[in-house]
Amino acid sequence: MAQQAQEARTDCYAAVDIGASSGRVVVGYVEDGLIRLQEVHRFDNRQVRRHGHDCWDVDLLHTELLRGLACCKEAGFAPKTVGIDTWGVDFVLLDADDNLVGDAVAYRDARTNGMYEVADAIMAPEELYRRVGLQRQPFNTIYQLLALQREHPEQLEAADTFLMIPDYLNFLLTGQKAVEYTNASTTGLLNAETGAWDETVMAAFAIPRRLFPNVTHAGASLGSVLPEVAEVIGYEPRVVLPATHDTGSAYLAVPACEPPAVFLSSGTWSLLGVENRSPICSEGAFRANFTNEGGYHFRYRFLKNIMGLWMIQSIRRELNGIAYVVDEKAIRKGRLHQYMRVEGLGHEVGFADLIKAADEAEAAGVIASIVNVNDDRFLAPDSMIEEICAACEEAGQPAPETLGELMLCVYESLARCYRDAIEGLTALAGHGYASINIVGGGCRDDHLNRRTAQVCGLPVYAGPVEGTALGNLAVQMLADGAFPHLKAVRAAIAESFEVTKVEP
Ligand SMILES: C[C@H](O)[C@H](O)[C@@H](O)C(=O)CO
Repeated sequence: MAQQAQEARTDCYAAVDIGASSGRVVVGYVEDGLIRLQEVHRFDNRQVRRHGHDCWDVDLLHTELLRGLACCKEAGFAPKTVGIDTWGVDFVLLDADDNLVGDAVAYRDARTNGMYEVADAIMAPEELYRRVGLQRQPFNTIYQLLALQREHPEQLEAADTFLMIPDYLNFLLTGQKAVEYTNASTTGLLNAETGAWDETVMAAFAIPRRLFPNVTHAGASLGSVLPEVAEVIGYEPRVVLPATHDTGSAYLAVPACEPPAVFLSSGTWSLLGVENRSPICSEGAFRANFTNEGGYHFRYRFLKNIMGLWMIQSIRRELNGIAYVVDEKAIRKGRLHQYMRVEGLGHEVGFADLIKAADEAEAAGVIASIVNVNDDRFLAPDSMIEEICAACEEAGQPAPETLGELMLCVYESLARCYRDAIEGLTALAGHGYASINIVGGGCRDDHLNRRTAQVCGLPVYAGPVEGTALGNLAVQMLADGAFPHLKAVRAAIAESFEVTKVEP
């Protein structure tokens, strides 16, 4: 082992970044003050149907995690630390013998339908917001737990520990159980002011406090991986907690050009907001449905979830005949082939084809129909294409007839939703913003970047693409003393990666 480690580069760190649609393992190191990245593993993340629910395949995530860490060694790296981040809100339960209790149900599953009414009868939504400061979203962990209480009370009985997805993967690597703050802040159970579990909320909703380890903050170490893990991956890193909520990591990598800046983490979701030093749990923030998610080092991400590229990912999957949930939903053939036929695509549809179709429709002077992208109907429809067309017709607008019209509808609707959210931020902050900084895979979408700048009337700064992995690595580097403080590592990120300016 010692001989192999010396050959491999050790002054480096590994970020494991797993989103709803894909995961990656990225090695990062510092060279002449600049940050260098190398992606060593990438995999698709998908849902599986189990016991009547859409679930995450956590065994697949575990396998891909170990595979990815082993790929570091194969690529010549033996990272000294590893950090894991994933999407928010979802969790697993472990029994006293650390076995999984039930499934890792996915946040788009329908089990939370009707839970608003149940919750509101227990605590007024204004009161809940005043305490936890979380936007009202059907998939918030608190509503998932209410659904579980009703469907499988025996599982909560049998459970001994609640862990969020990154916490569970950390447990598989180290045997340590810790719930990290930024992701805990997506549950709807964490007091926005104290940053601790809100015992009043837990008692009111009969959610057993005993299941929840005290919250641990990003930067903490969980110690070295287990010997059997070191055996498999070929080296023995320590596991350090980054902002384990991917959006929390992404916000750390925002270069914040031309402040005051609006941050936009663009991927399956568009998370648009700002970074604050204290929570805003006012009546106005509640009415505007902004959320106060925990950030690194006592920061707050005051943002809004916007349906994001999920709509475009879904259209692409449908055009390629791919179901999002394995073994279950057949694609309804409704208007689908109409778009394929018209455009004669006849090959695996890529995001570039969708952008091209929108550009051509725009150039042809097409007037886009507009839908409310944040309507829950778009969370998990059987067919995104059908749902968009139905929403247009219900609003008395022409339903898209061509792929170009369909894409223009999605892009224009997203850009307008961004504009409305920024107007909401401006009203609550009492001042305007000078720019929009977009990070994540979605910042490569030139059509959306341009329309966002034009519709919002603000310059867009696009990049870095690997925002979440970079934010994850930033905390590991800070924990290791590679940078003195966040300002320094953010400056290094801005220095090290391309950021493109798009004028309005
Ligand atoms: C439910 C979403 O996953 C969550 O709100 C969002 O912040 C996220 O985690 C995006 O990856």
